[in-house]
Amino acid sequence: MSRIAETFARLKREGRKALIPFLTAGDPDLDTTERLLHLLVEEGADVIELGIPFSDPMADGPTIQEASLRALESGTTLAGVLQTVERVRQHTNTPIVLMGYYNPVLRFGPERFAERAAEAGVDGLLLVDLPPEEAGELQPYLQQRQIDLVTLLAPTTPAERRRQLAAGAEGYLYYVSMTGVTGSRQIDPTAIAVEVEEIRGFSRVPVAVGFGITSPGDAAAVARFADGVVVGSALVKIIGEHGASPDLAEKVAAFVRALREGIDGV
Ligand SMILES: O=P(O)(O)OC[C@@H](O)[C@@H](O)c1c[nH]c2ccccc12
Repeated sequence: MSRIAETFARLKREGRKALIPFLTAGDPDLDTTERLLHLLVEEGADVIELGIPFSDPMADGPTIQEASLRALESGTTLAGVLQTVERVRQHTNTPIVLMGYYNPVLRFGPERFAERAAEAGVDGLLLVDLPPEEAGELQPYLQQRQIDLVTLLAPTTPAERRRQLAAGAEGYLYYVSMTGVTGSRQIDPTAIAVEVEEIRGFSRVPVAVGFGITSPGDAAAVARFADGVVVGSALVKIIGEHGASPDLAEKVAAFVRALREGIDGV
């Protein structure tokens, strides 16, 4: 069983939901990311989504765009991100899903990427701009190495297509709570619940929800019906505000702990 499947299976036995924080690798630099990854694990992250910085992150709002910029400015490369994962993997079994856009992976070389990602201990990959139909030059290499390719479903994804995507899903399905970019408007948990319950009805894999979840209260509301809760921009914002300051770790820890308590209180 993969680390992702194992994690969700354990949570299910415990009657708990997954906390899935997102942060951009290299924001503000990779040493900080390495420290923060350890911190996320200590504070109870179940899966970590780690963003590969990219110059044209079209699905991202200003908060994550700026994080990407900071990371690129500090010289972050995909090779460097993989090295960071490899180091963190010496100390933890928490699944790490790399998240980003296809271009950096394509430039790295799909086969070489899959090889290095597996060596480093990457568990999953989520590429925003790579529809499953176009994943043919990458997916076989990932499958050989048991790296899950996570699929996104959006409110605008037609019913038929949702079933089709769910049938081929690996790791978990990521339901995008709203159209638009990351870090946007307030979520409407009641509306999202209807969609997620339907998807869970036909999905072979757990369903996580992300986009617009910014507080422990939001996280708790979503944890009532989803298998996992993704929080990105709200965390990245804290890193943006305190990135260079000595209280960064404390601020991040307090926020993640509050999310954990929110989710576990459900
Ligand atoms: O930032 P938000 O609104 O909390 O949403 C999660 C999100 O950041 C993370 O999963 C993510 C970052 N970049 C993305 C691009 C597409 C889909 C998802 C993402």
